[in-house]
Amino acid sequence: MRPLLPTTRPWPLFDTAATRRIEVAALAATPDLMARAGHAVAKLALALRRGDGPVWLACGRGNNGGDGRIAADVLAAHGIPTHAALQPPASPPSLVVDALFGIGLNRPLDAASAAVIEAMNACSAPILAVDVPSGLLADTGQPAGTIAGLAADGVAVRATHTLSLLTLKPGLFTGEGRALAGRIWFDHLGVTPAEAPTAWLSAPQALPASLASHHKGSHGQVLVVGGAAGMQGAARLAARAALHAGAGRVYVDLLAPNDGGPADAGQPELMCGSLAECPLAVGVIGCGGGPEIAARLPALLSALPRAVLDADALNAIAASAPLQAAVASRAPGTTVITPHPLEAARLLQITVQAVQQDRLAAAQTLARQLRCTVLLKGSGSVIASPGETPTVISTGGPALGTAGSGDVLAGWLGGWCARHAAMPLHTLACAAAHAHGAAGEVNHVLPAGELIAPMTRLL
Ligand SMILES: NC(=O)C1=CN([C@@H]2O[C@H](COP(=O)(O)OP(=O)(O)OC[C@H]3O[C@@H](n4cnc5c(N)ncnc54)[C@H](OP(=O)(O)O)[C@@H]3O)[C@@H](O)[C@H]2O)[C@@H](O)CC1
Ligand SMILES: [K+]
Repeated sequence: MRPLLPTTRPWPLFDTAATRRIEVAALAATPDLMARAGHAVAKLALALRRGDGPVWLACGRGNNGGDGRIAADVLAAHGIPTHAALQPPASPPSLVVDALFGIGLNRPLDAASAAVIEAMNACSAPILAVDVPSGLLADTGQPAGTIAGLAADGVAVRATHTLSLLTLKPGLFTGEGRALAGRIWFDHLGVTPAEAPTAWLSAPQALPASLASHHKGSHGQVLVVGGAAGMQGAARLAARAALHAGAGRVYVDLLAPNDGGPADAGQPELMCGSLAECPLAVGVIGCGGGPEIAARLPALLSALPRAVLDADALNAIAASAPLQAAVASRAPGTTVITPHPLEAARLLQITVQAVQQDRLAAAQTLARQLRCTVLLKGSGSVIASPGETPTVISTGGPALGTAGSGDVLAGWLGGWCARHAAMPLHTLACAAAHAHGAAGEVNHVLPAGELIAPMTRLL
C-alpha cells in the first residue's frame, strides 16, 4: 500500500449513492468485504503507529465502526494494546483510528459525536480516518455541521491519514476534504466497479509534441484583453503565461492607455494587438479588466473562435443577461470560464457558501447554464463541461492563493488552446489546472509570476 498522491494515472471517484450500489453488487460475490476493510485498516495502523501507547479506535455504531472493530481485533491479535471506545484511553495513544462515521454521515452532528471528534483532534498522535474523516461529507468535501445550539460549527476530524475503502470519494479531494483528509491511501478491497464514475481525479496529461516542421504560425495566436488602469500586471501575467505555454504569437490589448509603449517591457516577445488585427486568436479575456471589459465583450464573444473568460469578464457576464446569452450561444466546445468561488456565486446568483457546499454540482450547473467548460478554482479545482464527467484536480496548495495566480492559469490555458487547437477544451482545462496545481505544491511563498517557470519545466 502506498499514498495515492501524487498520482500518474487518473482515478475514478464515486459518490455515496454509487458506492452503495457498488457495495451491494460486490457483497454478492465477496461477502467478506468488511473483514477485508478491517484488515486493511489494521495493516496501515501498524505502519503509522508512533510509540508504545495503545491504539485508540473510536468506533461508531455503523459499518464504519465495524471496520474499526475488526481492525481492533487484528491489532490485538498482533499483540498491540488497543482501546476500542468513544472515550480516549487513560494513557496517550500511539495512534487514533477514526471509525466514527463514514459515508453514512447524513446530517449535522449532535453534541456527543462532536465531542468525540474534538477529543480525537486533541490527541497529539497521528489520526488514521477510516474511509472519510468523521464529520466530513463524502460527496462534497464539506463538514456536515453541527445541530443548532452548539457553539462550534464545521467540526470534523483533522486526519493525518485517510484510508479510503472500496471506492475513492470526491469529498476527499475538494473543498475542506483536502485539508481534513491528510495523506490519502486507497484499498479497493479487490472490487472493480462496473459503473461509470461520478468524477475523475486528475493526473498529469501528456500533450502532443510539436513536429520539426511546425513554426510560429502552427502554434496559434493568443489575444489577451484586460489590464485596466492599475491592473495591467494581470494582463501581462496572463500574456507571459500564454507565451511560455507555447503559443506562437501573443498579443496584448490593454484597456488602460499605453501611449505607444511596449506590451510588456519585461517580456519583449509580447506584442500590442487588438481584435481587428488578430480575429482568429484564442481570447484570454478579463484579467484585470475592470468594469471597462463589459463594453468589449459582445464583439469578442461573437468573433473569437476560442475564448478563456476570467475575472472581470465573469463579473460583467454575471451582471448582464445579454452577455450570458452571448456566452451560451457560442459554438459548443469553444468557451471556458475560470471562476473562483465568489465569481461562480455571482454567475449562479447564489452565495459563496452555497457554491462551496457542493462544488461539483455548482460547476456542473454553471456548465449547463452557460453551455461551456467551467474551471471552478479553489482547493480541489473542478472542471465541468456539458456532457462530460467532471474532473477534480489532484494537485494544488496554499501557495496558489496569491494575487495573479488565476491570471497565470487563464493565460497558460489560452496558450495551450492556441498551441493544441485540435484538442478539446475540457481536456486542456484539466491539464492546465493540474500543471498549475503541481507548480504550486511548495512550502514557501510563491509570487504568481514565479509559477510560470515550474509550469514550463513540467511540460
Ligand atoms: N457494508 C460493507 O460491507 C462495507 C462497509 N464499509 C464501511 O461502511 C461505511 C458505511 O457504513 P454505514 O452505512 O453503516 O454508515 P456509517 O458511516 O458507519 O454511519 C453509521 C450511521 O450513523 C447514522 N448517522 C448519520 N449521520 C449521523 C449524525 N450526524 N449523528 C448521528 N448518527 C448519524 C446513520 O444512521 P441513521 O441514524 O441515519 O439510521 C448511519 O448509517 C463506509 O464508510 C465504510 O467505512 C466498507 O468497509 C466497505 C465494506
Ligand atoms: K471515519
